[in-house]
Amino acid sequence: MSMFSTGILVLTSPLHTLPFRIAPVLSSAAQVVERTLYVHLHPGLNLGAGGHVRPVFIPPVVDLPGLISRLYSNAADVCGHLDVRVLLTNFRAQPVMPQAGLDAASNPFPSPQTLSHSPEVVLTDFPLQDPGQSSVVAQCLQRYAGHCYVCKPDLSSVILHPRLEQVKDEDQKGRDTKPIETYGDVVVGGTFDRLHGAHKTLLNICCLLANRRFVIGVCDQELLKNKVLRELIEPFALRLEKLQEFLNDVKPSLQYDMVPLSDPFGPSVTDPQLQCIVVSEETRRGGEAVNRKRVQNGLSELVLYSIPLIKDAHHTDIEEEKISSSSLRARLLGTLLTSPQPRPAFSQVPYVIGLAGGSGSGKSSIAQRLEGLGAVWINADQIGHGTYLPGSAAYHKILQEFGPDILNEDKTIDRQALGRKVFGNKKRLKALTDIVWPEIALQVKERIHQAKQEGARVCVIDAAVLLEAGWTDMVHEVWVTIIPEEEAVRRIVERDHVSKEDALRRLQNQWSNARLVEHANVVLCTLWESDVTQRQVLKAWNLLQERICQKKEETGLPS
Ligand SMILES: CC(=O)SCCNC(=O)CCNC(=O)[C@H](O)C(C)(C)COP(=O)(O)OP(=O)(O)OC[C@H]1O[C@@H](n2cnc3c(N)ncnc32)[C@H](O)[C@@H]1OP(=O)(O)O
Repeated sequence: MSMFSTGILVLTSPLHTLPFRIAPVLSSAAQVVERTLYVHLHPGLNLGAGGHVRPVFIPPVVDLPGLISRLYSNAADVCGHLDVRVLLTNFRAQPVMPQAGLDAASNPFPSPQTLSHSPEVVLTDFPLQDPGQSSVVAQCLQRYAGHCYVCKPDLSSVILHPRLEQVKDEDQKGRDTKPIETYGDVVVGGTFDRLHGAHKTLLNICCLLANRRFVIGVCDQELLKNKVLRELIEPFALRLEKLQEFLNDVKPSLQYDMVPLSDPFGPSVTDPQLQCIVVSEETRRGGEAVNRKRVQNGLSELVLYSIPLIKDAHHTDIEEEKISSSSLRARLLGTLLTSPQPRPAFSQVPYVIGLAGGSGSGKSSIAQRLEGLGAVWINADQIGHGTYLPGSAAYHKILQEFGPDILNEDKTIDRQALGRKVFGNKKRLKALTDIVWPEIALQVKERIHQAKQEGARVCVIDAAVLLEAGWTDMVHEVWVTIIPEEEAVRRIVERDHVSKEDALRRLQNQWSNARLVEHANVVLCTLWESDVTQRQVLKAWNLLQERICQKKEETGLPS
């Protein structure tokens, strides 16, 4: 079957049956669509009668948020690679004002809505009565989709035949078909990093509850400080752009106000027009705190609308049970975040990884594990130490530059004493690295050459300040290890028996984690148990082997 990048799934099953059917329907849709799957709900739509079928407004009922949540959680389970978006333009709670005009009163799509990705295929769960009906249904479906949304010319149609369970009467018990209470202005807050099913559920429900305006507080700066792997959080502008795109698709009629949040409250405690705040089970107490502040500020309390957390069926032992952005960030570790610069003039064998990372970030433990998997480990720190041996060229230059008080009694250089002179003093550190870096670089290149002679396929240059030294032209890819500063300080103090202040001074001479990540092709983190690090390294190594093989196929080199 052909694959399409973007599709729109028109669900015609009655709403109460969907929770039991949505998983097989989504997994059949995922056989046809590979990137974005829009979901349009029109329960009871009869596509088998021929002629024109029109969209109508559907009143949102109390059951609907649960259904939306189920839909996104099933999507995460059965088609996690798809960007699923539930569209709500045809849901409306309030009666329409007579002055809005007859068409607007009864037709949710007076003109077709433009989506951020135009559908190339329309799919449906409509049950065919007999196979002969399929061309009538397909035509009707295409016309219906084209009436509602701007689709690609030559829109294809697919009638899905998932294996569906029969819905028994007792499955319908507890259904709540009362209309949902809606509000003029609704507010929500969050980081919204790498929009996932739980974010989308929250945003969809807010869109359902809001009639006029939806205020979204987006965490920035201070509020991100304590987040796990915060260096991998998408930039603020990108998070905003993705939110805007999603919301414009879901319900373009709403006014969206996106506000950077630098404290946990933002406009929720000052905006008099707000009526409702949407929270999760986890953030309910935050919602209650908002209301206390509003009362102090002389404002009315907000209705707290709480949604359940969505479970992540694929969570690992170090991840949270709920779908969370931190788990998604953890899954990025070891993967290729940005493609390396092509280096056509640079020999492909051995493939050279530059492994950089702040002091105490576990770089050497990663390099050692890579060595265990078959890489040649080139330890630049160790090579650097070798350049200090009495009689070497660097030894004399260092003595001239720093004077005899950095010598031990046996005339060898006391590296700790030298370290005290240079860490914390940028000028002095530069004087040292101007002497030793060219010497270390030369020896690293010799080791790579030697590894090549010995038939090595991968070399890892373990060099703390590889990026600061501008050694990227010596490597095919840059991998970096990151660790929160507090943990780095703790490790340095314990390992090198230096004071906390000295450890901090050392770190201040190095690039921040965020800056390292900006220049990294692959990021690794040794914050957790040793087997977690090993799994990360294995993942990075296996993906690297795939890239190397792919490059060989492209260039026609023997593997
Ligand atoms: C481009 C490269 O990365 S080459 C490898 C790094 N070496 C250099 O840059 C040479 C200059 N540095 C040195 O010669 C030594 O670090 C000295 C003499 C200053 C101190 O020596 P020692 O006390 O034995 O410490 P050691 O060499 O183990 O370095 C301690 C930490 O300082 C950090 N460090 C080393 N050099 C630098 C530097 N130029 N700038 C900032 N931090 C540095 C390292 O991250 C290392 O921590 P890590 O092992 O957890 O990564």
